[in-house]
Amino acid sequence: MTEISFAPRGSKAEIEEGERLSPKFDADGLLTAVTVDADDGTVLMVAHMNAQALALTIETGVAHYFSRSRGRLWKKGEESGHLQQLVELRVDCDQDAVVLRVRMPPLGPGVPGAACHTGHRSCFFRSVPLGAAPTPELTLAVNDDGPLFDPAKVYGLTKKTDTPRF
Ligand SMILES: N=c1c2ncn([C@@H]3O[C@H](COP(=O)(O)OP(=O)(O)OP(=O)(O)O)[C@@H](O)[C@H]3O)c2ncn1[C@@H]1O[C@H](COP(=O)(O)O)[C@@H](O)[C@H]1O
Ligand SMILES: [Mg+2]
Ligand SMILES: [Zn+2]
Repeated sequence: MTEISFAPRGSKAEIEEGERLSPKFDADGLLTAVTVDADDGTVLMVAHMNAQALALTIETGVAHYFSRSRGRLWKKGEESGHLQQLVELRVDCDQDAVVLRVRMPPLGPGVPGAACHTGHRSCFFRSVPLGAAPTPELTLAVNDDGPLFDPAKVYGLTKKTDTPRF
């Protein structure tokens, strides 16, 4: 890949309302990436990108992230085949976060693609009950129909599995 270069961070007005991409990476060289389904807006996952991941995502139109735990570039789907094709890439006002609007290949007839390594379509498959102060006994509610694939089959048997639906 050619050398990565973005526009320099200019004035507040230029960054917030101008036409230049001047991403702001944090002290670890990362920005926040929110990935949503391009068709229905479902929030699929939140991850991080370094300059290389952002540049590769822009250049190839396929989502790349930076894995903090593995300390390396991560092309989503590199192991599972669950790639994310970009439909649109948006940057927020101060350019320290991006939204990826993506399409994922369906896992089967009538089965959408899944973005989460647990097998769920979205990482955000549990909701927190509102209206009472949280306690250690607070119980999360599952808000989808269960995993769409078996992580043990896709990622190998050492990974966490859930109750599969297949
Ligand atoms: N596939 C995923 C994956 N898909 C979605 N996510 C979500 O992406 C976010 C990753 O951000 P984090 O900052 O928590 O984690 P990280 O430390 O940067 O990344 P990991 O090293 O944990 O992968 C979390 O919210 C995850 O739930 C995934 N996080 C990790 N993986 C791992 O990535 C590897 C390759 O998987 P594929 O990309 O599907 O081939 C496998 O080992 C997977 O277990
Ligand atoms: Mg992690
Ligand atoms: Zn997840």
